[in-house]
Amino acid sequence: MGTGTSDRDDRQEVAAAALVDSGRLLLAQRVSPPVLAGRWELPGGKIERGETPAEGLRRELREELGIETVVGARVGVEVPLPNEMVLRAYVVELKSGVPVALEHAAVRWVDAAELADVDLVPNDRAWLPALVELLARG
Ligand SMILES: Nc1nc2c([nH]c(=O)n2[C@H]2C[C@H](O)[C@@H](COP(=O)(O)OP(=O)(O)OP(=O)(O)O)O2)c(=O)[nH]1
Repeated sequence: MGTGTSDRDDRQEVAAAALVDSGRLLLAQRVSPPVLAGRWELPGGKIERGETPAEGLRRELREELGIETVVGARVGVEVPLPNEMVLRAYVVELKSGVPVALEHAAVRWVDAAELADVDLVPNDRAWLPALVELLARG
């Protein structure tokens, strides 16, 4: 019986890419902030006003990695972040290009076994079961 306003989700979204190619998942190594530097994440970033999550994520992947992509379905749980932000992951397909670390320290492709040993940023650990399942699907 609410007014409807409480149903709206006004949180700023950080969208991250679960990009799988040839049975491997793409990870990118953060350079900042100091507490996250050196740790690995799914590439992506903040969606800007006026962008859909898919548009924003495609833009981030072009800027960060120099690749063109197709953004698909949500994968894994959504993770609340500080400052009224929310982190969501999407299945992403590589359309063209080879990922290059333009804004990260490095990029790497991992299989399920390697993923288990990677020093992921803490928030992304919530996605491990979903990512392992995605890799198992190919
Ligand atoms: N891109 C990305 N950010 C993540 C992940 N996990 C996680 O906790 N974050 C956090 C770190 C940051 O607090 C926030 C957004 O990070 P970001 O630095 O990628 O955002 P951005 O590219 O838009 O950069 P900026 O505007 O802050 O410079 O989300 C992840 O897997 N990918």
